[in-house]
Amino acid sequence: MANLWPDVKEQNGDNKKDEKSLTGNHKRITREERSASGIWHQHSPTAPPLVLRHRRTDILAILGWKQNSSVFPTGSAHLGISPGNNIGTMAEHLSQSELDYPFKLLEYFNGFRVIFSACELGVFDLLLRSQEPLSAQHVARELSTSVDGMERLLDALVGIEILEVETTDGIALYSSTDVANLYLAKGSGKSLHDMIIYQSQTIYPLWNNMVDAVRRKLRANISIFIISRVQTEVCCFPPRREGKNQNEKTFGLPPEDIFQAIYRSEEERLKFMGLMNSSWVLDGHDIVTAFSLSCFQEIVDLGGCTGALAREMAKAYPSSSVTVLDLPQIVETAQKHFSQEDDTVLFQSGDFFSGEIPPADLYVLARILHDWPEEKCLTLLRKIYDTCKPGGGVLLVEAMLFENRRGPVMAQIFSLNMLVQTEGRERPPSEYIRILNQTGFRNVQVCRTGKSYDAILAIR
Ligand SMILES: C[S@@+](CC[C@H](N)C(=O)[O-])C[C@H]1O[C@@H](n2cnc3c(N)ncnc32)[C@H](O)[C@@H]1O
Repeated sequence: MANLWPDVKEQNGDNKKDEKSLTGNHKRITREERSASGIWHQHSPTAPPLVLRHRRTDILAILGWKQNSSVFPTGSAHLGISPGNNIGTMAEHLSQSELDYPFKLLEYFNGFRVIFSACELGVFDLLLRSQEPLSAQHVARELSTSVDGMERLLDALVGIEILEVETTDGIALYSSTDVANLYLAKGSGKSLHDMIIYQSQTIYPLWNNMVDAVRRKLRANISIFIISRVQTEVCCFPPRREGKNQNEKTFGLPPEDIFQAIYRSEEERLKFMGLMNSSWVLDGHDIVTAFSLSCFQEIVDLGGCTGALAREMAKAYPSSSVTVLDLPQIVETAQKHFSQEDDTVLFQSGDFFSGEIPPADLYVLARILHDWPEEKCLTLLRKIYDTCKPGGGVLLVEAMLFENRRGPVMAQIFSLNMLVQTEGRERPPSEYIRILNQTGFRNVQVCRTGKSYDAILAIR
């Protein structure tokens, strides 16, 4: 149990997860080993300037790809190159697997899209329903696709080890792996299907404009008007914020109202809510049990969306009352499409910025602060502090970055999602602790769950 930040109790230890993410297949190299072997970190003041760093297992981790040690053997992850080296000398330092790296990258470039396309077409659902392996022709007929296209897609899925194939009498018959049945088919309790659809249809179009989101919009700030041959006027506008969401360029929607863009149609609203709902299938129990919350009688999940996390909360703490507060159209859709028979969770419509928030012992903010810039986070936390009963608290649930900036890669990628879609960002625990302290909360405790999302509990 490592102390991550002064005056913070860390339950699971940041270092443990950091170590796991850092090392992957690689051996972790100590500072002493590094200096003895001439291998250096990029930010070391005495390091040679050019450093090659490989984080291959992280790419695989995003995809949930099987790690294949013959393709990614253990070995040196950091290679120090002296300033005078040219590319030829650099290559001499590389192992065969490192020289093969570009070819592996070429596979990853489109590997995700292979899975996304198969999900969208319903390939995994069909193979799960079918009791026997199917030919490409059969799959194409059932899913109304071309045989040739389907055959190529199925073969690529075999290549990335998501499907299996057997050839009998010259006919290739395809079947699902357990991984595909569990995580990629729609019906499974652990299905990532809704996440994949959202990723494919909404996040990827936004990511197409990632370069613009990252780029500083300098060109837009300066306009030159040629008034006459002798007179040219240069107008400078105030510099625009560096990087911004891409809702306008991608969907033609104003960047200021992020949820108007996210909920731009009934179909999009349902897709987003499906995405939110499915995350807690994987992480929900770990989050609600990260701290013992049984002392909090009235729990309000602000921006609780479909109520998926609130339901986990109600299951873990049956003597507490759990209420979800969200925007009116979301509450309506949640009750229509996501309610469950034995639901004990209550729903309340409201706006946590412009309206009142109900009194409670514990407020949950799950994936809320990452949508907003710091000023808005402070506004919301101050409002919660003022309404919260003394001894009550706030539970933040976010994908938290490591303080040393080296991961987790999932949180780093989520932060880019926030860049293209929202006004917010992912943050390390120290930033959440600072804003919690700034708004008056004390006894801040951080729990790294080791899953996608982590928790911070703070008491008023
Ligand atoms: C990123 S989602 C997180 C949903 C949920 N907490 C979870 O983790 O699954 C943000 C949620 O905040 C809600 N929201 C956004 N602005 C809001 C506002 N002003 N008042 C209430 N809810 C709001 C959205 O409708 C959405 O459900």
